[in-house]
Amino acid sequence: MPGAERVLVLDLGAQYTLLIARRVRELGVYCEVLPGDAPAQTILSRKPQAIILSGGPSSVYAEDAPRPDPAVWEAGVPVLGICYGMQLMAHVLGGEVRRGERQEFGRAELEVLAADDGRPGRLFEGIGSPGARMTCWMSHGDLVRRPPPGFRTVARTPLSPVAAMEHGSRPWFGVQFHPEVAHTPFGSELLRHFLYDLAGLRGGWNMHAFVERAVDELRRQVTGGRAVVALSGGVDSSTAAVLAHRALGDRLTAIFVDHGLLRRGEPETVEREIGGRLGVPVTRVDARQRFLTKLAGVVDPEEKRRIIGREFIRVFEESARGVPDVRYLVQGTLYPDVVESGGGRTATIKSHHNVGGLPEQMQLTLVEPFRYLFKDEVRRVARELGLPDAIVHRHPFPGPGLAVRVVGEVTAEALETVRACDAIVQEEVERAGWAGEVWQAFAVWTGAWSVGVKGDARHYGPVIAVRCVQSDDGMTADWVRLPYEVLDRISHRITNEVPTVSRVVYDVSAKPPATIEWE
Ligand SMILES: Nc1ncnc2c1ncn2[C@@H]1O[C@H](COP(=O)(O)OP(=O)(O)OP(=O)(O)O)[C@@H](O)[C@H]1O
Ligand SMILES: O=c1[nH]c(=O)c2[nH+]cn([C@@H]3O[C@H](COP(=O)(O)O)[C@@H](O)[C@H]3O)c2[nH]1
Ligand SMILES: NC(=O)CC[C@H](N)C(=O)O
Ligand SMILES: [Mg+2]
Repeated sequence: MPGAERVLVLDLGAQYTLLIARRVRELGVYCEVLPGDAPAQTILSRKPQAIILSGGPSSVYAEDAPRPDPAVWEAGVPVLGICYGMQLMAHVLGGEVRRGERQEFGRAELEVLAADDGRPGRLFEGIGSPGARMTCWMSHGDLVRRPPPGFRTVARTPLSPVAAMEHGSRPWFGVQFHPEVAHTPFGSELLRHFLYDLAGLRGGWNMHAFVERAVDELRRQVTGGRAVVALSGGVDSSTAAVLAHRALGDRLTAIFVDHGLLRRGEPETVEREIGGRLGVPVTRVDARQRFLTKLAGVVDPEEKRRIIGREFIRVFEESARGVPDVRYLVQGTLYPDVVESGGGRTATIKSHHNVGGLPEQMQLTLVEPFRYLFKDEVRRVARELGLPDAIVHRHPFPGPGLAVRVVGEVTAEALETVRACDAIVQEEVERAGWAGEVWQAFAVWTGAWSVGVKGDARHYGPVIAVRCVQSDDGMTADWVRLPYEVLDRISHRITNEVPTVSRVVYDVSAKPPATIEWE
């Protein structure tokens, strides 16, 4: 099958892991990112044809430095270490890594070196002859002083005596610079050379190949019994539903949970417009009372997320009992949900309800076909599967819904208010023609109260924030410079149509340091 190959990127905490994965996929090879401390069994079960070790902030000689499972070396596949990845390769295979006298950031001139026999190293074959000088991009403070036994140095820069190294006979390569960034002009070429010439891959992967392979994997995973797909109407779960339907046919039922934390009109839209267009039977479960009771009195954001994650699963389990022999739960989980929930070594930013918020004991086996993808890639899968534009371009809406847009306790008053304000934000952003430019636009119950004057009387009421952000994958975001007239209309309508609100503010924070949602 074309594109049946798979490359793994082990994430050792780099800022650019995402970019490495993306470059590999752009080069026509399917690629998955795994946490740097993934156990041997996980690494080997993915059957990779090559492994890339990412960069990272640690120093290899530090006590808590991330160190991938030795399976990496024993898997018998080509390995490319980038920056920290190369330093790690040097360190664990018997070379020497030290703090450099000077750090090397940004542009550097790389000189390709001749090996003992005067020929260029395999890594630079076809890219640069010995003596060639090329621009590369660096970001490190440590350096490899001495490559491990059996390795030779194949490039250097003025500050890095070992800027690239390779084993004399085994397919192990390391580069101190970053081939994945656009500032290394020959970087893509080097990655192509690694994948195609050194690792012998054949490529041919694209979204079409992804779909074929995902359908195949779903059929293998869901062996006996039936599956339910958790459908929110968002692009991830709608796409997961169509994909799973293609794989499992009538062994699949979709469950849409109305937890009382949805936007105005959403239950109806999902059931009628989205459910109807996916070709999958949708069961709507009314769990409003249940979620709101469980959330009463809870103010801690992580506690709220855990309660929601647990209730979601319990509702799926209970609804599944109505369908004979359900054993699997398909979810539209993406890689960023996993990363932010503290997958691997990254810090827990927030526990996404579908990952970090899951209960420990679950009766259904999770199936997550997009666990290694980013949102823009899922949108391409959606297009490949022929989903309508209205779904492909839908703004993301978090599973915990308005609960994470109400700071503090989720009360009926706060929910009703934020829902009414949200509807105004949606309408005005849409009407002004900005919806297509925007990743998400919404209102937040800030929990702050302020004094106003309405109808000549003092008015003490809640402060509502409006947030509107642009992003490609939700990992970073910037606030949208909406025209003042649009902001003015939103503010005017909110303070007039939602009488309790005393004040409207616009959130001008980027991510990082803020996150998109307030909780
Ligand atoms: N109300 C809901 N009912 C059923 N499943 C849900 C609901 N909300 C979220 N989920 C499940 O949780 C997963 C993660 O939610 P998330 O919001 O990240 O994805 P999405 O809703 O499918 O897409 P989007 O990110 O565009 O909103 C969904 O893919 C879906 O499987
Ligand atoms: O399904 C979800 N379950 C969650 O628990 C969750 N938390 C945040 N989000 C969405 O993820 C993106 C990044 O959000 P943050 O910048 O707030 O972390 C944004 O698009 C958020 O809307 C969630 N989606
Ligand atoms: N970007 C990196 O991978 C840096 C590696 C290591 N932390 C150093 O400073 O050298
Ligand atoms: Mg959603």
